[in-house]
Order: sequence, then C-alpha cells, then structure tokens
Amino acid sequence: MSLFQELTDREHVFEFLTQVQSPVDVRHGPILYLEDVNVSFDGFKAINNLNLTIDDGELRCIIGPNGAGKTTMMDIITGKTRPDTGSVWFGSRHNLLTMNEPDIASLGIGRKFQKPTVFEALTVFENLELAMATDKRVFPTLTAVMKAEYRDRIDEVLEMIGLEALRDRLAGILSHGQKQWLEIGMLLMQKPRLLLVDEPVAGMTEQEMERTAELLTSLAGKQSVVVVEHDMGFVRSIARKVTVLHQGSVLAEGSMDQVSNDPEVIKVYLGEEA
Ligand SMILES: Nc1ncnc2c1ncn2[C@@H]1O[C@H](COP(=O)(O)OP(=O)(O)OP(=O)(O)O)[C@@H](O)[C@H]1O
Repeated sequence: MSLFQELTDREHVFEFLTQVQSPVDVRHGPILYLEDVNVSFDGFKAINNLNLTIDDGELRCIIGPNGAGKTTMMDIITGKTRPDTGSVWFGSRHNLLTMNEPDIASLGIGRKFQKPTVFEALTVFENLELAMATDKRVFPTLTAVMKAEYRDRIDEVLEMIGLEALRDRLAGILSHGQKQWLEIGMLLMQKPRLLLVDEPVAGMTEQEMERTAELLTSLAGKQSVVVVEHDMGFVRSIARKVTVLHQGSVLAEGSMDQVSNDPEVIKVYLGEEA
C-alpha cells in the first residue's frame, strides 16, 4: 500500500495510533504469571511465595486485609518494586523482572492509582488527547487524516467512560467519580492489555459505584483488568473470580460466594466487613 493510500484509507489503523504494539504472547497461557514471588522489607516478608495467574481478558478482583501485600504486588508487576526471588511474566515472552517501569508500561500494562490525577485546567477532551500523544515529536507532524483517527479514538473512549456530554468542560469541575472515569479513559487511550486498578470506588457515591462497575465489567474481554478493592459490596457486584491475599500469599481463590464462605477467609476478616 502506498503512503498516499495509507493516509487516505479511513479503515486503516496507523501503526503509531495503536500505540502499544502488544507483542505479548498469550497463545499458550495466561497474560500474567507470578510464581514463588518473595519480597522482604527490612526482614519483614511483605510478599511470601506468591503465585498468581491472570488469564487474557479476565476481570480479577484482589481483596485482603490491610497489609496483605496488594499494593506491593501491583508494584512488582509494574516494576516499581523488585522481588528478592521468583518469576513474573507478561504472556510467555516478557520476563518483567528484566524490564524497567517505562518499558513495562509501554508493553501495555496500565495502572490506575487510588487518587485521580487528571489535569484540572484542561478539558476532558484535552486530557484524553494528552494521554494519547505520548510521542510529542510525532504529534505536530500529524496529517488531518491522522488527527481524525485520534479524534475517533477519543470519541470511542468518551463513550466508554460516559463523559461525552462533558467533553469540553474543564476536568476541574468534574465530580470525584467522573475524574476517576476520566483517568481510566486516559489509560484506555493507550489500549492497554492489562489494567491494574487500585481501589476505584473509594469516596464514590452509590450511583458512581454502579457506573464504575458497569465500566470495569465492560472492559473485561477487551483487556485484562485486575481490581484491588476493599468495598465488598462493589467486589460482589463485579467479581467473577476473586483472589484473597493474606500475609503476602494467596489465602483463597474462587467465586465471591466460595471465598466469602471459606473458613480461613472468614477468620482473617473477623471483625472486618466481609
Ligand atoms: N517500602 C516499604 N518498606 C517497609 N515496609 C513496607 C513497604 N511497603 C510495604 N511495606 C509493608 O508490607 C506490608 C504489605 O503492604 P501493602 O501496602 O502491599 O499491603 P496492602 O494489602 O496494599 O494494604 P492496604 O490494603 O492497607 O493498602 C505491610 O505490612 C507494609 O507495612
């Protein structure tokens, strides 16, 4: 195909617009694989022989009491914390323990922290635009057709996060829930293969929680989503498979009903909402 044809063919997806080329290989196994992972902080074992497998397209909820190791586990996956021992693979091709944080992110692992960090002085649209234009050298050279591809992607994401009507409003005027959705949208602009979402509904109203449940369940299948959450009602509303972490290891895994009836889990959560 000639360059002219490429630029004029609206069905064509430009290589750089797909952002992450997702060379992750899931043909023969899971998208994420942690085996016998251990991390100690000053002699304290925060992660203790952790084994975890996430399938491609899966929505997994991770629960566990305070200090169970949930954040540390996310830090290990994103390259922020290096384990002392163990293996962490993204598909069968990428050994994440040999990669740094930016390289792991560019493989298609997006992380949503608990607090929203949108650019309040920019509009909703501009926030999404900024999230896409990762390569600032390329952006000024875009043709009108390429820019139309960008706008299509932004429209698609605006619809997914339910903020179409607010596209030209400043992010600073959004509610807490809307800011959280916008930030999820910013991650989606990069077409991640795996989204790690930390306590998405903390501080949300009931209605915002319901909308967040819809959003996260709608993402599953298209990408893999790992949600760490304390709110059991919310977990129940979205969960297919739940992993319970305790003292840095998997204590139980299964449906919400299975894990919430597990005597070990009940014991660990005694005194907490379960
Ligand atoms: N950098 C660090 N230095 C020392 N100890 C740490 C460090 N990071 C985490 N820990 C300890 O490791 C344990 C696991 O912490 P982590 O934050 O992963 O748990 P969590 O399950 O995310 O807890 P929470 O639900 O409260 O966020 C805790 O006891 C914590 O105090």
